[in-house]
Amino acid sequence: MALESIFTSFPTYVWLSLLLAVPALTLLHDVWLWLRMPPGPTPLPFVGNNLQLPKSQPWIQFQKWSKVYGPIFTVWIGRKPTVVLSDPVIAADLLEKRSNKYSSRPRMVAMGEILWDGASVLVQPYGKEWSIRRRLLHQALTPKALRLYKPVQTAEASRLCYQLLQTPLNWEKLLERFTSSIVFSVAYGHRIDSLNAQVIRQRFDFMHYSASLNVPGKYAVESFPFLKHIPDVLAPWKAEIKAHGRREAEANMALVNVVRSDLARAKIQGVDIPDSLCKLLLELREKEHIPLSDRDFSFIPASLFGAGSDTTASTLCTAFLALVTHPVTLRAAHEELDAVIGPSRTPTFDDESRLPYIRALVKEVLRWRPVAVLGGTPHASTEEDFYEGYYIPAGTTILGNSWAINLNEEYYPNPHQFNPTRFLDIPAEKASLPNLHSGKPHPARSGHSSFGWGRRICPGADLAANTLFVAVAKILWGFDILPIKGVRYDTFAYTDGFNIRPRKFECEIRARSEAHREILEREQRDAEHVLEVYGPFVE
Ligand code: HEM
Repeated sequence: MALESIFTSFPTYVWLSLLLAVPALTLLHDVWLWLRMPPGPTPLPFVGNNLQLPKSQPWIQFQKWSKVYGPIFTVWIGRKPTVVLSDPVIAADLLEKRSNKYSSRPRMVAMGEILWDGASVLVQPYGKEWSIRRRLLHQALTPKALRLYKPVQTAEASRLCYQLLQTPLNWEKLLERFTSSIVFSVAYGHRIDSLNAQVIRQRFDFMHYSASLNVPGKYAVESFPFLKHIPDVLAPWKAEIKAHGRREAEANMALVNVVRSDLARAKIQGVDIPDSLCKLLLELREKEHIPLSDRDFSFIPASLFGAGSDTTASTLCTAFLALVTHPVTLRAAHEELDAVIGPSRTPTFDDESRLPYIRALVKEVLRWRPVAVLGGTPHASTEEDFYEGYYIPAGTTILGNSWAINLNEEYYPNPHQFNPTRFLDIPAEKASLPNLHSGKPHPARSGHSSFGWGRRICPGADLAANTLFVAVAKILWGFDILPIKGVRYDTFAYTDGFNIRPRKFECEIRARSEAHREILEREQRDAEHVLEVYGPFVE
């Protein structure tokens, strides 16, 4: 039967009813889901809560909604439900205890599939491909491997202190160089002496480009994934994303090749090269089959920069803001450092167990203003589930709102007060005891949720914690970090985006005494010897 006669064989009212039936059934389906899922702000048909979502800092609005609808609520992004968690116990119940159901990522077509072609561990769906990459990362970040990175972290922290003596006003850039250099030394065994190094400029370009793809509504392919199959000639937007992806992959492979030639040269000359994650993985690849192409392999060490450099630098910026606005904590830190370390050297990792206040201060920085403010990258469920009587369908996006979780007054009374003593007297094995301020016990050993949850928890958490410890301990040993008279500090003035950082502010950073300055200068000279072996990536 010709198509035309199919159309004409039914009266118009049949076609009209069909035309109305599709949206009506879709709506019925959504309402049925809405009634069974955790409550939340009332969504509009097809539009969801889009009109109620703020353009910036959504975590603040999410926190307000948690007070109205409870610690687990649903917001609808168009027709897609997102469950937002604001309580650490609920986050642990779902994302950790039921991690077999909640360890995937929502589909990110432009970024994860077109740009990176599934190579990045960060946005990969839960499954075999993800676990191959994750296992490799773990092998290069075991406690034993982390010990290998401590000398360069210590030396870089000494260099940071020296640079703070020279150009204290430039502190934010110095922190960025510091964390970039650690991440590159750990990833590839090469340090960064300047943020102008081409390799760094390139990494920032890659980061900004990938972030620009992740803007809701920018690409229709996110709502209609079949569009990714349109041939490149008919889809210039897609060709452009792929070209960026090729450039990034080439740059990643070039970095692995640097380490390959370092290894080859070392073999010929019979010398050692610095231990790095890339070196460990290349050596592993010699011994066992790793089912990844060169391209996919090269994304593993490369993931360290995107995930680990800016996050750690921003956390240090928050530490400075906290110290400037809570001077009592600076005094307490100085007291501990003076008593335990004394005046003739700076602290090292060997002192960590004897510096409980500094350790607590680092945890409190991570809690107080969590850099990955919406829990980093969202989780997604792969099976349907019921929690406290609510239905959560497979494919739901789950957001752990770290802002609301870390500032939940039931767990952290007076949550905006920066107070490291919350984390004192909680030995690791007894972390479930109520904290000093009688908040409810937090389910995580660390006492906060800033590194995420379950199978997707940040694999670089211990590496980052080590960097933060050694930097904070050395800086506080040597410096006063003080507010500038007349300046009003706003502890809520933070940037927008997935990772947050305090908006630019000034503070006074000065050596505590001439004697402290001399020690810092002396230790910088020692650090240079350690850093020598980590050849720099030149500008
Ligand atoms: C203060 C510093 C850091 C913070 C606050 C942080 C936080 C986070 C968070 C919240 C997540 C998402 C966890 C989840 O989905 O439940 C994450 C994932 C990740 N982080 Fe970190 N991170 C930091 C530093 C690092 C470092 C130094 C590395 C380098 C090894 C790193 C590598 C990663 C990777 C590869 C993922 C993706 C894991 C996956 O999807 O399986 N991060 N991070």
